[in-house]
Amino acid sequence: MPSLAATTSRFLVGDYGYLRLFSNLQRTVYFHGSFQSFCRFDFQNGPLTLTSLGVKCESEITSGNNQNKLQQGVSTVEFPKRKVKKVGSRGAQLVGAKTSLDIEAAPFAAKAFPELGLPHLLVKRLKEEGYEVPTDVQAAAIPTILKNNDVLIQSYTGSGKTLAYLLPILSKVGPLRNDSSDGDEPRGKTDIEAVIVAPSRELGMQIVREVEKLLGPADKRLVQQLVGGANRARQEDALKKNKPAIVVGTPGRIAEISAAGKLHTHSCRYLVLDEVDELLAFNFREDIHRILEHVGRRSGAGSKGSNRSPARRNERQTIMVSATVPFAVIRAASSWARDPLLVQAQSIVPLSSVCSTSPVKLTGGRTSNSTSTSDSENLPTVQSLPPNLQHYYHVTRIQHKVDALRRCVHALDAKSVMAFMNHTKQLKDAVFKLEARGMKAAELHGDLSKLARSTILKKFRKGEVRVLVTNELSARGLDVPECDLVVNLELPTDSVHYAHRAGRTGRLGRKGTVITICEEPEVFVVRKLEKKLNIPIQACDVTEGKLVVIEEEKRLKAVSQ
Ligand SMILES: Nc1ncnc2c1ncn2[C@@H]1O[C@H](COP(=O)(O)OP(=O)(O)OP(=O)(O)O)[C@@H](O)[C@H]1O
Repeated sequence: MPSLAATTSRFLVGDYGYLRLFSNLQRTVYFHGSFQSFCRFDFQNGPLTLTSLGVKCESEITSGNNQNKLQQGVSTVEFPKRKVKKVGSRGAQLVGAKTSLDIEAAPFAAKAFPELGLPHLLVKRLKEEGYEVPTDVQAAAIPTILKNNDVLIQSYTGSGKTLAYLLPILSKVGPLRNDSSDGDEPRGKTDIEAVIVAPSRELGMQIVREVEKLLGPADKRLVQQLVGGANRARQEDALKKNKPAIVVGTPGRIAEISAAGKLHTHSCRYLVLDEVDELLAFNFREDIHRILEHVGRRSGAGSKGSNRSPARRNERQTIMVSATVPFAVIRAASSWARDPLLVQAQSIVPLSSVCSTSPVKLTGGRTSNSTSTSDSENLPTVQSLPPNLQHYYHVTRIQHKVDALRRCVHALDAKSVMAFMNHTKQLKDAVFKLEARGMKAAELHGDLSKLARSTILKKFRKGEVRVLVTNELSARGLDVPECDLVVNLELPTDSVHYAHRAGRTGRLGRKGTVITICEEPEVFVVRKLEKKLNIPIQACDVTEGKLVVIEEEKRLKAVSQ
């Protein structure tokens, strides 16, 4: 357990500002210059989704003389009946009662997939796989990417960002593409057409599975995983034999195979940086630099002495994605991509219009109606967390934390739990204690082999493991829709880490609960998280097997006695 001082300073250092993109209640937002968008939102009644708002929304991008219209028209949105799904009794119930849950806050857009310009075959495949309606962010991102724009996609965790970039790529690459895209420039047989980079093996493999699912068994060799920890020679052989059009991998392995001359990406059309803010981390810097320099950079493109950076003198389309967008990302994205657009569920603006020097804020599900900071007038607030999460904290002594976790799991009747810790040793101890008390638990962290990691994750997905005790490795991008409870057994280092951890539950409109189990001296950190994320985090206790909310005053009184 780190000292409180250490925890606090990391919290303060790590917690730089975040982009403020939505703020006031009932505000009409106008953007001028080369871009114009106007949407009217009533934020009072819940999440920022067209469906939940039932509002009329118009949005268009104009370039100079009103050409290049991206989206246009007025649609009155109603929540379609078929989108209200039962997800069983897995959600958090404060009273511990088992009732089925509706996906009542599902962020589904007004448009249907065929309206977004996707090819017929791809729409058919989507339907076969059960994807009927695009989510809000998909409805915004797909046409924008299809128009060849470089983009930075920001939308809260579990809102469907993966398909938001995969679908436009599959519209142009592989057997489901538009016939018209055959007219594009011919590419070499061994050329890769899309490179997708993810910060972890698990996320890389998850993306591969998503692509394989859409391509179908006959064509799944068109996507190749290049993740670290797996046999590199085998990956290189597969590249040679299968000639995939899409590769998905971790930065180190992609850069390594590229440096060895076994990955031909010079005429690649798409470069996707998933969890882009994580990819900015120091340990990825060299590999990401190499990838940016090589992917989509045709030999001969960009003359010597050109004042454009290497990453910008190519023809590739750069797509960057994350739920959290610190200004470091805005600055990086502006230099890596060509005139990138910031795409969110209800707005598309040039990234250059976002001021990168103002302090920025990050929020959770509830939209603030405060305009107290000076920058909030111009920059609305980013929503990084799904609106349908309940956040609690529970105070206990360090030696009772695991027991508190077990009691919370029982009180909520949670079926699929991710418990986050920061240190491997403590993590192993926690698993040992849980197992000793008869709760099916497993550990997942970077010290395990790739095989062990994927086996454990598979078991967790199948429901064979009830509590997965893990660290930041699992905080990014992992999609286990059944996960109904996230527990912070140790505090996250800052609000960004809290957001990604918490985002493992409440996926795509499902309900979810997040409980931070902490010691009394750590409560002030919880208060800071609450403020930074603009979410209520209520104190709770487990009484007679039920989770009950306790008033702060009563809690403090009990502590002082
Ligand atoms: N249009 C859709 N209809 C139904 N389900 C969808 C749709 N789009 C995505 N999903 C499902 O929603 C879940 C969440 O999607 P995804 O993992 O892409 O979210 P995300 O926004 O990338 O989350 P994170 O920020 O945590 O990475 C997945 O299970 C995915 O299959």
